[in-house]
Amino acid sequence: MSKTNNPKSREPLFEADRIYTDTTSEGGDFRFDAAVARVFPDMIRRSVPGYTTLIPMIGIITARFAQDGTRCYDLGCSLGASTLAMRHGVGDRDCQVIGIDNSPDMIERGRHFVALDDHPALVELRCEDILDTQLENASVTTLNFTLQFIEPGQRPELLSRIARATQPGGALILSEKIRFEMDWEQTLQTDLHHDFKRANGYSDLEISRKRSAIEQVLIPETIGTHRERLLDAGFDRVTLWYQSFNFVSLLALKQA
Ligand SMILES: C[S@@+](CC[C@H](N)C(=O)[O-])C[C@H]1O[C@@H](n2cnc3c(N)ncnc32)[C@H](O)[C@@H]1O
Ligand SMILES: O=C(O)C(=O)C[C@]1(C(=O)O)C=C[C@@H](O)C=C1
Repeated sequence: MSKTNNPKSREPLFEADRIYTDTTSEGGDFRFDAAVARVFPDMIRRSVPGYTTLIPMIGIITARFAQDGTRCYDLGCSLGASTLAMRHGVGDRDCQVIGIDNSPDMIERGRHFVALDDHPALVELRCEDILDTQLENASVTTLNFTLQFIEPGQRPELLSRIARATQPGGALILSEKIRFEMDWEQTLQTDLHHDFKRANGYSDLEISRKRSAIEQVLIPETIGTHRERLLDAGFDRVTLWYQSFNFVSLLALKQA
C-alpha cells in the first residue's frame, strides 16, 4: 500500500491498516482514536464492500436534493470523505456543508483533507457529539456508517431530530452494516463479507480480532427495523438504493 503525501506537512495523509496484525497488543473495544484515524481511508476501503462506489453516489444524491439557503449535514464524518462528496454535489448552490464527528483525531486529520480539496462551497468540520448537536434547516443529511455506532436506544430520537430538521423535499442518506433475520442468510452474508476482507489482504487473524473489537460497539439491525424507524421518525418514504453483502444504503425522503 503506497502512502499518500500531505504536501503541507510532509507527513503521509494516511497509512496502511495494520492495527489488528499486532498480536501483542491488548484487545479492547474498537475506538475512533489517533491510530484508527491515521489508517482510516485504507481501513474503510478494505472493510466496507462498495465504499469507493458509495462515496461519489452520495454526491449524486446530494446534487438532486440540496436546496438553496439550507444546510447539508454529514453526521459522523470521520475524515470528511462523505462531506467532500456532498460539497461537490452541492455545486454552486447556496448551501452550508457541515461535517460533525466527536473524535478529535478524525476532525483534526479531516481538516487537512478539506484544505486539499479545491472547491468554492464552504465546508465546516465540527468536533461535537451528534446526539447533542443542534440540527436545523437541512435539505440533505448523511449518516454514512455512523448510526450503527450509536446505542440502539438513542437511535429513534436522533432520527426524529433529523426528520424535524429536514425541509420538505429533503433527504437523509443512511448507510449501515445490517443483520439478517434468517440464520442461513446472516451466515452467508457474513462469510461473503469476510471473503471480501480476505481478498483485500486482511488475514483470518486480523478479521477475527477486528470482529471481537467491534462486537460491542457496532450494533447492526435489519433493513426492516431501519425502514420502520425512519417512517416513525417522520420521513414519508424510504427506498433501498445500495446493497453489497451486509452493507446497505437507504434514502429517506420528506414530501415536498
Ligand atoms: C464508520 S465512521 C464514518 C465514516 C464516514 N462517514 C465516511 O463516509 O468516511 C463512523 C464515525 O462516526 C463517529 N461517531 C460515532 N459516534 C458519534 C457521535 N455520538 N457523535 C459524533 N460522531 C460519532 C466516529 O467517531 C467515526 O468517525
Ligand atoms: O464490519 C466490519 O468488519 C468493519 O470493519 C466495518 C467498519 C464499518 O462498517 O464502519 C467498522 C469499523 C471501521 O469504521 C470500518 C469499517
